[in-house]
Amino acid sequence: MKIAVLAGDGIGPEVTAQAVKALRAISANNGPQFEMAEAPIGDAAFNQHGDPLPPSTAEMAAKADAILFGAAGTYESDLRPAEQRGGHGLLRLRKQLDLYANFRPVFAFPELLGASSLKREAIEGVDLVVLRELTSDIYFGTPRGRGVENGQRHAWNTMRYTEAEVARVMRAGFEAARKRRRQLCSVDKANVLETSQLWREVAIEVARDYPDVELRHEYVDAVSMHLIRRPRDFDVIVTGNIFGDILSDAAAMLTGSIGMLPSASLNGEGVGLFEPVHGSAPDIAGKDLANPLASILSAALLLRHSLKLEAEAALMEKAVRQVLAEGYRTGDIMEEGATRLGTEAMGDAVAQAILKLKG
Ligand SMILES: NC(=O)c1ccc[n+]([C@@H]2O[C@H](COP(=O)([O-])OP(=O)(O)OC[C@H]3O[C@@H](n4cnc5c(N)ncnc54)[C@H](O)[C@@H]3O)[C@@H](O)[C@H]2O)c1
Ligand SMILES: CC(C)[C@H](C(=O)O)[C@@H](O)C(=O)O
Ligand SMILES: [Mg+2]
Repeated sequence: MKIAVLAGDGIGPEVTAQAVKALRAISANNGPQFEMAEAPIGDAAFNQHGDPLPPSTAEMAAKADAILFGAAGTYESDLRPAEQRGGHGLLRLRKQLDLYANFRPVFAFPELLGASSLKREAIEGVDLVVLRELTSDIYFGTPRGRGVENGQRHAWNTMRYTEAEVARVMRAGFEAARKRRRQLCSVDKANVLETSQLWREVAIEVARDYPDVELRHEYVDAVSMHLIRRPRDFDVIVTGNIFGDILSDAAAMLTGSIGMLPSASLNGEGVGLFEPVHGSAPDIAGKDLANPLASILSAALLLRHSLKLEAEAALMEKAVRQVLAEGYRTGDIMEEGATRLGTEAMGDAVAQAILKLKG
């Protein structure tokens, strides 16, 4: 089983190294064996090869059984004109591999209720998934660009969806809801946007094939409030690329920290990409401060969805919960009475827990 490891920039390599450690612990003592090969992406690749997604990286990723991704980009490279930086390595990879369904599970670990800045009563029992469309929307719509008109700088992007693009991610949402609590909330801005009106029409059409799943529609601005006010009312949220990006970062706080949120980007056929929802966190990079649990939980999703190793995935998740139950915390989820660990030590603790659980 081949895993392409694309660690990227900032804390990407730090947290990915801990996920690799956890995978090695799964392999130990006659466990399943993984062939893990690293390749550059993001600023690291741009500085070395003049391209944030070198052809060799794209090819290796496409041929792998699964991709473990860290984080890409820095504040400096973010602002370089797209043509000067070769676009965004991660966005290009998602598009090339047609990874349209991005699952971002938001689970409030009972062990972490005291670490959240939100009240225990507000987040207890939260278990939802943000399913974000990942290969279309304003991220990829054309025309896009910048220019000067009447002496004024101006810039434009295009929000665009086809019915096929909406239908396939909606189906993925209904299928996911069927395996959960059978509630699907489609999130749009249909009071303003044509793309959202199409989104809602297609949601209603696809719903006819899933009479056992309850469909409701909510506006994205209201959902950003309801997610904080009544998060237990959500099971599966299906939404477009830009709305999903924003809502999932907000929802991360229901778990205690963005450092707890994993994700799986899938297309139902080929290779899947697994990455923490957070970015390269330049403010804490290189300081052994980053929480590696989002990356480790992403490796668990990789085992489950791409390699079909359910028992091993569940074991990795159990090891994470055990370490939390034993009171170990990184700084972002620290609480009174807990033991503070750095990135490496947290990775070691999870790897040890995996080995112990395997017996
Ligand atoms: N998937 C990706 O590759 C990805 C995702 C988001 C942002 N980015 C890029 O990362 C850079 C930084 O972006 P940003 O600051 O908006 O978002 P960020 O997620 O990198 O950081 C936001 C805040 O959360 C904290 N944080 C993030 N991950 C953490 C972790 N594992 N443990 C503890 N704290 C953590 C950071 O320290 C920071 O204070 C930018 O260049 C951005 O474009 C990349
Ligand atoms: C780094 C950036 C392009 C990316 C996105 O906007 O998709 C990130 O914020 C994410 O959530 O994966
Ligand atoms: Mg984001």
